[in-house]
Amino acid sequence: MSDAYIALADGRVLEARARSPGRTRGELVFTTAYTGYEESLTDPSYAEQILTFSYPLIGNYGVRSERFESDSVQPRAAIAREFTDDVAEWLAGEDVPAVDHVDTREIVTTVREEGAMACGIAAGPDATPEDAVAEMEACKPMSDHVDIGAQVSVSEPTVHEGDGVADVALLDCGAKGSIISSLTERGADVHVLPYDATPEDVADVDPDVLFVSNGPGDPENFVAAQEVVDAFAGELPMAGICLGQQVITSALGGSTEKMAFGHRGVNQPVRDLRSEKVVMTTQNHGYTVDDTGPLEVTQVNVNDDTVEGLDSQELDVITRQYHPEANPGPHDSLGFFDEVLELAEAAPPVAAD
Ligand SMILES: NC(=O)CC[C@H](N)C(=O)O
Repeated sequence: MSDAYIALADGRVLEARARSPGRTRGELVFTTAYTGYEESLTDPSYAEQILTFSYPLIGNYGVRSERFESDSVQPRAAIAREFTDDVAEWLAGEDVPAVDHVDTREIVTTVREEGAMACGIAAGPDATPEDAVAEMEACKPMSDHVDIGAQVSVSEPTVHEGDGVADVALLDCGAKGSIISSLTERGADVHVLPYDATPEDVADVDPDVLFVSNGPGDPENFVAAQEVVDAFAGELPMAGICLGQQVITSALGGSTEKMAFGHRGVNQPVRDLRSEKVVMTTQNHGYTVDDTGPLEVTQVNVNDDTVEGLDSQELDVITRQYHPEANPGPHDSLGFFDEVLELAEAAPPVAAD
């Protein structure tokens, strides 16, 4: 007998097995990553989403907090063909519903055909299909989560010290821990600022470079971060990853759009237009840049030609749509962080307006 139900926006209700009880709702997405479940489940970019793993066995090398990207589980719920007890217990301890023993191939093909969609989950001894449907019906579109940054950002500025090589002001829109450590390992002092920091807050740090992090939801909702970018455009070198690329582009006059089902996985091929080299990348995004404004496209996705890298020599901007810090995934693109610090070094000192 089933003790868990997954309700999809297209009217289907799938039966499953409860591994961590609860009722919840979120945007249904999938990742094709075959390792890195601890990193994915703690990536703040997954806030307000229900994460389906297309790889059938999740948890076969345990759960270790050293691999976490933040201090809590971030998706609203997780779905797999089979979770190990380690993962199920971890998610139950965090009060995040998890279900398995479901045909995840059906979920993935549905999302590929119909797009990321509202989903409701009811799991546990008293769960009913009606509970799951009620959750799904109460699920808001991602763009309606207007203050999603507040769920994932630091509330007070914090400093992560490197070796004083450069001062990076990092707008924390839901930053993965390994973005910060990739900068400190290269000697940068990272001043982490809340997602709604003002241009004055950034000026107080007197940074060599402004860095906009990854984060969940619709980039157009990160209005304060866009205002900071606008205030320092052309005055301070800037870099961004994923949501950071989207926020910087929008602030400079470009725009973003929602993709049908996005890119989530660890083997997305990206071609660098200048070197013609292809690298394998980690990705987790549902929006993409559709108008690059004043920025030049430097890298594209080999599968669908979407924008993966942008720069502007005039404005000292460099951005990536994918995750150069990996975790999970290949380390092919870690050199991005060296480029960011070179940008900081080369820039003349400037004061804010
Ligand atoms: N990883 C991210 O920063 C994701 C950015 C944005 N929330 C998107 O889905 O496109």
